[in-house]
Amino acid sequence: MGSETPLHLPVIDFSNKNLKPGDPQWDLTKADVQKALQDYGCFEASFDKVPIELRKSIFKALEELFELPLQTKLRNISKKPFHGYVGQYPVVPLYESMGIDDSDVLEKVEAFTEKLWPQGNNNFRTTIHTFSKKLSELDITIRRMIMESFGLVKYIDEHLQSTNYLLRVMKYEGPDTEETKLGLNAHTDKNIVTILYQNHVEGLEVQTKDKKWIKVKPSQDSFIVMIGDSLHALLNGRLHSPYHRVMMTGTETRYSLGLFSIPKAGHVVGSPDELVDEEHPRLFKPFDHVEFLQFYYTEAGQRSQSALKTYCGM
Ligand SMILES: O=C(O)CCC(=O)C(=O)O
Ligand SMILES: [Fe+2]
Repeated sequence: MGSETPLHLPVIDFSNKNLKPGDPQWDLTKADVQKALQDYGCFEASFDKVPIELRKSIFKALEELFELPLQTKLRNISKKPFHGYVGQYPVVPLYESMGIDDSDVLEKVEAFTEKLWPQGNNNFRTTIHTFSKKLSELDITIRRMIMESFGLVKYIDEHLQSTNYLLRVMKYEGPDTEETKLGLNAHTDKNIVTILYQNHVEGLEVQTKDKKWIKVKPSQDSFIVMIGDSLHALLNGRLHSPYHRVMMTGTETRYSLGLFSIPKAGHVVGSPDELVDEEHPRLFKPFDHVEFLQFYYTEAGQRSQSALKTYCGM
């Protein structure tokens, strides 16, 4: 005891590479992605497309956003659960977050910005949009690789068109004690793929299949890529969707962002027949993601160990 090497996530390099489907480098990276996602459901991606100036602008934009009066922040509403403002009350006092639907579409970011700053805020709009675009490129590369890995090339375009992006921006206050406090409850993501980015304050922990918590320590140009329950279902359980949580210590404020690829309402998430055979019986009934999310936020959904299994397990 005491001499165990700390657990860490696999690191996969997406920097300085002009990755193109069919190139040898693409295939090597694809194999690493598949292995990491089978083993951990998560990896750290080194990705150099967010230059230091953009990193600075992103975290400045987040500070500015969360400093707005509560009344203003409450204008961030959405029909979909957990897509709008979530306040510091009552469950997790350190946490506050907001959601920007379709953050890769300039007009949508513009509309979000105008709601909060009726006089306009070009800096905020451009920063959020540019950042989302860059991250969506990484998301698309990774999802292409995943679909290829499982022999689903013919479904790639249809799959990529079946989702929208949500950018969630998060603020976690330091608890100001030596103790570690819960910043965000342990959960699995419900979407397809999540890409997380954070300021210099750590706190994210990802659970391994044998229930050990890995403390994630990303660098300035690394992004945490994670599988959500919808992709787990789409691939008939081939990839793991890991539990994760945020634990906070100290006095510093943690800011993080997550780009979530999410199945569109009305799109049925179901595993193609190619992934179903005697060895891999169908695990989940096809479902609508928005309806699944609504179930997740009911009492029964919150109580179940796996909302996905309870909702549509076979
Ligand atoms: O803040 C983080 O790093 C994690 C956030 C998260 O897990 C989520 O929003 O689903
Ligand atoms: Fe999450």
